[in-house]
Amino acid sequence: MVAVAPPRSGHRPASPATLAELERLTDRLSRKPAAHLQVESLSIGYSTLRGRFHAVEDISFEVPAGTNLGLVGESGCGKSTVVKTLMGLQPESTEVSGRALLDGRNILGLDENALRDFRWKRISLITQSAMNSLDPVYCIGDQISEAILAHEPVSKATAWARAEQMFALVGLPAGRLYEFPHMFSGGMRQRAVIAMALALNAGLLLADEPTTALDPIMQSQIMTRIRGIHAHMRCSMILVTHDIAVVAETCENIVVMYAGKVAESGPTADVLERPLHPYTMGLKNAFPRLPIRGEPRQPLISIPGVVPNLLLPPPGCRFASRCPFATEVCHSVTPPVVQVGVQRAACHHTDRAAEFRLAAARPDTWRNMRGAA
Ligand SMILES: Nc1ncnc2c1ncn2[C@@H]1O[C@H](COP(=O)(O)OP(=O)(O)OP(=O)(O)O)[C@@H](O)[C@H]1O
Repeated sequence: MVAVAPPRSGHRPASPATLAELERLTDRLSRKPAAHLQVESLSIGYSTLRGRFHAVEDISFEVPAGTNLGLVGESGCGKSTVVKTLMGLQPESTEVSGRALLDGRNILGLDENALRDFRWKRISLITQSAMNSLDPVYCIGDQISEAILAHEPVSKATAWARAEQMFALVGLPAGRLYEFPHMFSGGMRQRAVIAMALALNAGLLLADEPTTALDPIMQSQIMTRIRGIHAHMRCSMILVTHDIAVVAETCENIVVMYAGKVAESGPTADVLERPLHPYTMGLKNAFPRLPIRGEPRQPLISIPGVVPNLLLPPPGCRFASRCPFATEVCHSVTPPVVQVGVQRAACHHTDRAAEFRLAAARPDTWRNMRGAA
């Protein structure tokens, strides 16, 4: 890393030349268009000592330019695997097939040089743990400035001034750019990582559980800030989360993943209002809703069982062993992806979704399953 060597104490006001260059940089970056992503038949396998681990299999989805997509599902369903693959951060032994077209260019399988060219500039990442994205031995201002200098022909002073601008956007005082990651609280570190991810106004922001490590108040503050910034910068975003309530507030479209496959996808409002896949129905039940005055409190219903071992994925529908509505065909035949209106679901029984939705809202439906499991 090239240290920018800022003054180590106090905050030095930028010179008129720096301010003029900053204005040109800001203008250039703000004219960058949002990115359009098309993921087609993406499969990702990890080679392990016990064989190929089928972490993601044949998934397709699209993020139209300027929209947000929520990627949800239980732990281990492959959400982070998708994000890391899009960012080119997988170990070399990872087997990847399919295409991910970023503005029409396939970004899978690019070499390090090509990756360096578009990472941070066209696609950037906010990870679950801010500590993993920050280098402990450089001050935060150096790290943000260096990312800017790697892609934009500006002076170090201007890169630093842009970092200050980003800090202001995420609600951090400019003076703290001189500090090291360990001097920040968890919430502040997460804001710093968001500032870094936004510094080059990348067309596509990948936010992988950006608030998981934080307390509920900080989670809500950071999500509000991400939403505000997103509206301001008009980029596209993939938001990975367990929390479908956050997706409902933030994302136009949703992809529900289960055991490495897409169970259901479509506009968030439609999918959450009228889910077609029993897994989406189960996920909805497992999330708390604030009680509405005069209405009985909704019980939380968990889905019995666990995600299957993807070293040897089961035949048929991967959710069948946990699905209260599964029939024989579900255990033996891979379900086709069925389009119903604006939604798509991989289920043999989408024609019975209305009946399933009523049954899925009753705790007994899942409790009886637990007995059977
Ligand atoms: N490098 C690796 N080698 C082998 N298996 C891996 C590797 N990385 C991830 N996995 C496995 O792939 C599966 C999917 O993991 P992934 O982190 O993508 O899931 P996730 O849905 O993002 O879960 P979480 O919400 O807990 O982050 C998991 O079972 C995980 O153990």
